[in-house]
Amino acid sequence: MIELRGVAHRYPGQADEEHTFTGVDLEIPRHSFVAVVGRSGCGKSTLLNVIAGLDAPCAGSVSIDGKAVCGPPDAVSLMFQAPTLLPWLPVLDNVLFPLRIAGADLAAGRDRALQLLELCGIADRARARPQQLSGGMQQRVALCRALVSQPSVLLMDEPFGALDALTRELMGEELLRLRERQPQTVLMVTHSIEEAVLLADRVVVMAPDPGRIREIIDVDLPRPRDLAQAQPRAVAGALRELIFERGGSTAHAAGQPRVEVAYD
Ligand SMILES: Nc1ncnc2c1ncn2[C@@H]1O[C@H](COP(=O)(O)OP(=O)(O)OP(=O)(O)O)[C@@H](O)[C@H]1O
Repeated sequence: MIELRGVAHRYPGQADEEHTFTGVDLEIPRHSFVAVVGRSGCGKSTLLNVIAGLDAPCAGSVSIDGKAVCGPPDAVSLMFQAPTLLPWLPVLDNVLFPLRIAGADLAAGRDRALQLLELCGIADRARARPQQLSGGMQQRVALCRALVSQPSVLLMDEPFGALDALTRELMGEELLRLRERQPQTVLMVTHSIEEAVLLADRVVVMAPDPGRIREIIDVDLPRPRDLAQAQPRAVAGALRELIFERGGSTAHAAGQPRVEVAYD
């Protein structure tokens, strides 16, 4: 479980009373899929970086499976909007790169990497260079690379944000399929309310000025979900209201879901 207690963050140059976000209490249960949404600048990416140990909070505590985060933890993989593949390496070697850096067993990793590429439908591109692939294919490679070390936590910052709508939807479905084989805890920052509703078990809504958690919504709906259906649409509508602050609610403080969506 990922646990945040009273977490606040300030960038250098911000005054003492200013914060990127403040008072963040959050519990992310093991193997759950949590999406973070909110208006631009409310601190979503910074929050993800703090959980990843890439940035330090100015107050509060962050722990993963009971261990305080004070640097990038081993069991965590990251994925960003840009695939950031190494152009001089073939696809398979890009996927294997984290294992090579960690000095891990490459023979076993190779089988796993090929299996992941197979599951993502790009095994036939294992020998290609990244620049020979489409944007969607490159992001699939980045997803395989993020999963090859079998992380228990996957932190994703707008991972499919640069893709066209159709590819984005397919990538989401692929991610859910991969998780059935290899379950991990996922925290995904997304600008897409629809993506959050289709993928997540729980959605954290952040608000700006100062950044804070406004609400947490549990999405207790079976998968696959379809936004043409009433229940997912109701959740998307509730999220939209919260993001644009039409509900008149204040900061969330308990770290647990508070909003119940009426599904019928
Ligand atoms: N390196 C930095 N130094 C100073 N301020 C920063 C830095 N990075 C981000 N900020 C500020 O911190 C705030 C939160 O930024 P962050 O990128 O976390 O927000 P976000 O919710 O992810 O935004 P977006 O949805 O636009 O990606 C913004 O006001 C931003 O200008």
